[in-house]
Amino acid sequence: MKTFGIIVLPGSNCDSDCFYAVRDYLNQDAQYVWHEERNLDKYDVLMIPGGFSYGDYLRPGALARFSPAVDALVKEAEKGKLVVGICNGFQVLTELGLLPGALMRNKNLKFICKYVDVQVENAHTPFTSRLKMGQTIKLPVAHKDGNYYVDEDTLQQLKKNGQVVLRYSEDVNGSVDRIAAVTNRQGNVVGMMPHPERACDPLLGSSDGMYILGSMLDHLLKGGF
Ligand SMILES: NC(=O)CC[C@H](N)C(=O)O
Repeated sequence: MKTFGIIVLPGSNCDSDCFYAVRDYLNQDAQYVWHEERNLDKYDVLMIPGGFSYGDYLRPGALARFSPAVDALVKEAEKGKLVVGICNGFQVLTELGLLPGALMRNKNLKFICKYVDVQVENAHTPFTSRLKMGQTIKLPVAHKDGNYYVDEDTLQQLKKNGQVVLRYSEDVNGSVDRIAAVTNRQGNVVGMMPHPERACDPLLGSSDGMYILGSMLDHLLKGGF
């Protein structure tokens, strides 16, 4: 049994989705981690869920860095622990500098909430090992600031290092190179705008999110990298 710590920031709203996906569909131990928590040692994986942490004030994700739990998460990430940031979690990870780039306002300046097709650009990561290169999966998005930006040099580095994990099949929000998910250079931290935790049951329109959660579990069960 692996323990997934789900960071609850003021304004998180996908923490319960993560909790139920991990507990009821992945059959693992899911635990909420209050944002004042300072020791995250006991968790095998840390998740930063979607939402509007700190009201999206300043910039989405920007204020989360002042929370003790996020501070502790950075230390765990640096030790090589798996960290996944979904939507607002992705925004937090870029604001922290754990992931390159930034998430800007969607190209159409609107909140976008729909299912999208994404293609697997790297199947050799702890988050995508149950998928095949080039495979298309269906996941929901729900954001107003999902327009991923990196400069040209960084984009070339990301591609060369296999850090681009998922790409939208069609342009959704204006993201550079249609990027939907990236990892850090070490490969233990991922940020993604689509929500795998909201796609764990065919009744909800897709269960493709289980590929992502299941890949993480496989990685933990085989003992890491
Ligand atoms: N679902 C979410 O996490 C929303 C993310 C973010 N606050 C946005 O609207 O861009």
